[in-house]
Amino acid sequence: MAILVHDVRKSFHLQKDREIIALNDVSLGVEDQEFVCLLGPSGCGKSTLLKIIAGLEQASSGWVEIDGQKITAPSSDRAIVFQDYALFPWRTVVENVQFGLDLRKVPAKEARKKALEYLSLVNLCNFANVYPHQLSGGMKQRVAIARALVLEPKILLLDEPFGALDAFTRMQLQFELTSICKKNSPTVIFVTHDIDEAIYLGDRVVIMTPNPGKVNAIVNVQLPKPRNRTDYDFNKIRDRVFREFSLVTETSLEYVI
Ligand SMILES: Nc1ncnc2c1ncn2[C@@H]1O[C@H](COP(=O)(O)OP(=O)(O)OP(=O)(O)O)[C@@H](O)[C@H]1O
Repeated sequence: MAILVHDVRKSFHLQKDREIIALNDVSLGVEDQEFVCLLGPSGCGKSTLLKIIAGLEQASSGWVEIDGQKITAPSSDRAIVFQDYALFPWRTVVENVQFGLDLRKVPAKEARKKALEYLSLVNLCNFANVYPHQLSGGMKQRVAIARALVLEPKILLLDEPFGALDAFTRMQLQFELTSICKKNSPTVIFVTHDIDEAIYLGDRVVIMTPNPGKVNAIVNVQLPKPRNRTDYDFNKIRDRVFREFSLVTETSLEYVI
């Protein structure tokens, strides 16, 4: 599904006279089945933009449309995954994944079968009957992703889903997400403040800057997936992104001993 963000502005009133402009006239087009990363430092409005696309927040002005329809509320076409997993502790892993299907009144046997199918996609079928507290952070995030994917959403919205994980688990899940998206082909918007993660995952990286939150640049990443972080071309794109943030890369530092 194609997404169009049209001149979206979002302000929050903090106190009587204090207003924060979280997003200032943001426009963005996302193609059907495209994987777009929103990259930027804390406070540049990434989560706010994602919530507006999800229909969880309303823009102060401007609008978002999906396949030509303006968004006014959440929909099961759009699944969202947050950093904190938000699993139900009293439900087993498979019951967590099944949750949205239960709400849709899918017959229990069919819902369980489908939930197990998606658990196997995230390599967790051996943990179907345990409870979330018995899982590691990476495993919990896999459950959260399976719970979103089982609904077969056309659009997958991810808000720093790997932010709380260690570097190794994070890289493993980035690899798994790439292969899942290859199979299921949803349109994905992925929020991160990790430059490598954005370049590894995204077809395009949307660079946002704060005060007020806006789109500063868009970088195309036309490298085959799964990507190799040590590739020359990967590093060239990393350099480009670093420059967009006015950061100095390690290769351009000079050392004097
Ligand atoms: N509900 C709210 N009420 C008031 N201000 C808010 C609210 N939500 C967001 N903001 C403000 O809007 C700005 C953008 O916040 P947002 O969470 O979208 O940024 P972000 O880029 O996702 O940051 P982070 O990477 O830290 O999550 C911030 O200044 C934040 O304080």
